[in-house]
Amino acid sequence: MLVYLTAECCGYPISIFFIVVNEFCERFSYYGMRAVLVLYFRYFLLWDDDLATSIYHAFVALCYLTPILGAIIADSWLGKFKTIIYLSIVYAIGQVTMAISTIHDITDANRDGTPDNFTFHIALSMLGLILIALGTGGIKPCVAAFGGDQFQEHQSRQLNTFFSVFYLCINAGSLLSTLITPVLRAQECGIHTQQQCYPLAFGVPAVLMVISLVVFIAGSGMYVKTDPEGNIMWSVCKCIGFAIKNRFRHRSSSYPKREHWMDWANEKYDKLLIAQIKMVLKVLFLYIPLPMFWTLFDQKVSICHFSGLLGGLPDQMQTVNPILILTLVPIMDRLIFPLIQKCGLNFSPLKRMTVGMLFAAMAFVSAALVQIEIDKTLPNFPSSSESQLKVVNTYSTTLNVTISPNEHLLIESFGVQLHTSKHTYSTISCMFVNGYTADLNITNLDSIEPSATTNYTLVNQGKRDFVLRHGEQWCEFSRKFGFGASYTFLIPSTVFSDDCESITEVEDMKPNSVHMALQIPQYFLITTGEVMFSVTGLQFSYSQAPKNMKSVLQAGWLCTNAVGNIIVLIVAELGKLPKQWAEYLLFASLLVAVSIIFSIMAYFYTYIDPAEIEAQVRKEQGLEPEEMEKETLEMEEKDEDQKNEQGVKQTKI
Ligand SMILES: CC(C)C[C@H](NC(=O)[C@@H](N)CC(C)C)C(=O)O
Repeated sequence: MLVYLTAECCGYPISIFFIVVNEFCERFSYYGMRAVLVLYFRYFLLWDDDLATSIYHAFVALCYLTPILGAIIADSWLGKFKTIIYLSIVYAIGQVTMAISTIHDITDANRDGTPDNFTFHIALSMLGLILIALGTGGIKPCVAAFGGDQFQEHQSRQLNTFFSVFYLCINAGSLLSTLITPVLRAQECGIHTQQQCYPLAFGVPAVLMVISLVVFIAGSGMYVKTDPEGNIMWSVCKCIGFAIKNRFRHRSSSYPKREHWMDWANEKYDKLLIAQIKMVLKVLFLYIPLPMFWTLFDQKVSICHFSGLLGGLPDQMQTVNPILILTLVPIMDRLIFPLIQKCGLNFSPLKRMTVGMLFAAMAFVSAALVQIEIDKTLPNFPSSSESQLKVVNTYSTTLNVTISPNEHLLIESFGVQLHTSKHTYSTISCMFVNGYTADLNITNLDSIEPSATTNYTLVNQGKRDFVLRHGEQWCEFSRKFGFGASYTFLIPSTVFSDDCESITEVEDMKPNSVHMALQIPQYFLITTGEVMFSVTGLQFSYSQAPKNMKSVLQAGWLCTNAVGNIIVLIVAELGKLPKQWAEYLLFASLLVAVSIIFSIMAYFYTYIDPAEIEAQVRKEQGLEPEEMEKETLEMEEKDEDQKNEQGVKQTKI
């Protein structure tokens, strides 16, 4: 048996350092670019909101689909090392192209600060995005699997830690870039005219991608590299096709049953290949329910968006997830999991993933509870069979209003009555009602004619000052505004004589009384779920894959995320339940149901050691002792060459 003793530090192969730094830089590059992409579409290319978000989602979807391509190239053709290098070059070219497309001066011949040839900028940025999607998705399954390849069999504990550190690097990179690139965009730069600095916001991620590639190449001499054994994916497809055909050819009950349907390929295909396909299919089957987790996970940013707790600032919430990941991964790894082990409980990977799903479901239950609290603070909106009428009394005494046939309202002088009745007509409520006898000018608003109203105007939360003017006369007043509130100001004819004192404030909608801190449990729960589910899934996909299909199984794992995202888009298209909290509960219940199904599937799953199974099949095939000896000798020679080439120490035990 051959064991590589690569250069080590604290029990870890040194080559791992280059891989995790590479991942950090790559994720910085990817998330940094994504953080300013919609802004670039909206304010540089001047696209409308719909087009900008559609192209953004199409780009993200493409990034999720390309891992399959990268995995096939790596496992069937180039090997992981070369695939990472070539696709990283494509990726870096894409980022540079994208950064160049944001330089407005290139086509700004008339020097007015806006590009003259939008087609050029659009074409260049679309080319950049396609290259980026190809690169980022393509290398994704290869980098994690290549990192795993650096460990030897006795380093299983270190291998698990590696995947946790790998996940930390993903989130550290994304956190920093999500904070930094929007700040870079806010700077001003340009040759002829100073504009928002998109070239810097996209240029820095491009530089980080180049650094990521350089770091990866720098570690080249230290990596354990395995070459693909021929076009494995093609062999897999042919073998599966033959098994299905052969099974149908022998469907009569006179033929004895075989243990597994893949055994119908025994007549033509190598037993080892069949065993490897069985391992992969078993895991892929287990993955079928998993997209539901990602469906909930990918909606979590929307939770705060819909609830409006942060006044709709989902961008900032993007940083909460990586911050929590950076805190929770070490806590789980160093404290919670060892503690559970000490208690004598077997918290196997599939159990962890099930618990992770339950945590995500709890996050949605928590979101539903918060939503119910928010709903309590909202006014009663008219239903589809009702409309709302608002009557403002600017007359000097109380008025009796009758709405035919028999509905009555009593409105005090300078009072407002909001009235909901079936099948009446609706009026639009207002922000300022001018009861003064002449036109009025109010800060930041158009002038209002007598007895007229303004539209609702959005103002920032906190204390705001208003100045009212008519010719030489003026007065000012201040009011404090709460998030989500809505007010109407009634201006009487005496407004200037009493220095704005007589302005009446009517609260149409109460401010949010639900504290934004209530969102923290949701984020905490979903991120705890992510750590248990996603980090474990990454480790599991590597450990259960046969040696020659490690990238393919990583791509299969990433596919669960892609399908989850597609479900999010379908759900968004299909429409929503009338009550937001009911929708959250529906998703939570679906995930609980899915986790029950998954736990049953997991119960019947037997953990394997692919290397052991492969050795056993070889033995059964009669490769031992002579042929295995021969294979071992061939490997020894190959390793000796590698050792001479890369300075890798090799020992035979
Ligand atoms: C499919 C995931 C393993 C993708 C992973 N995302 C994360 O780690 C998130 N916590 C990052 C956050 C910024 C959404 C990735 O590789 O980016």
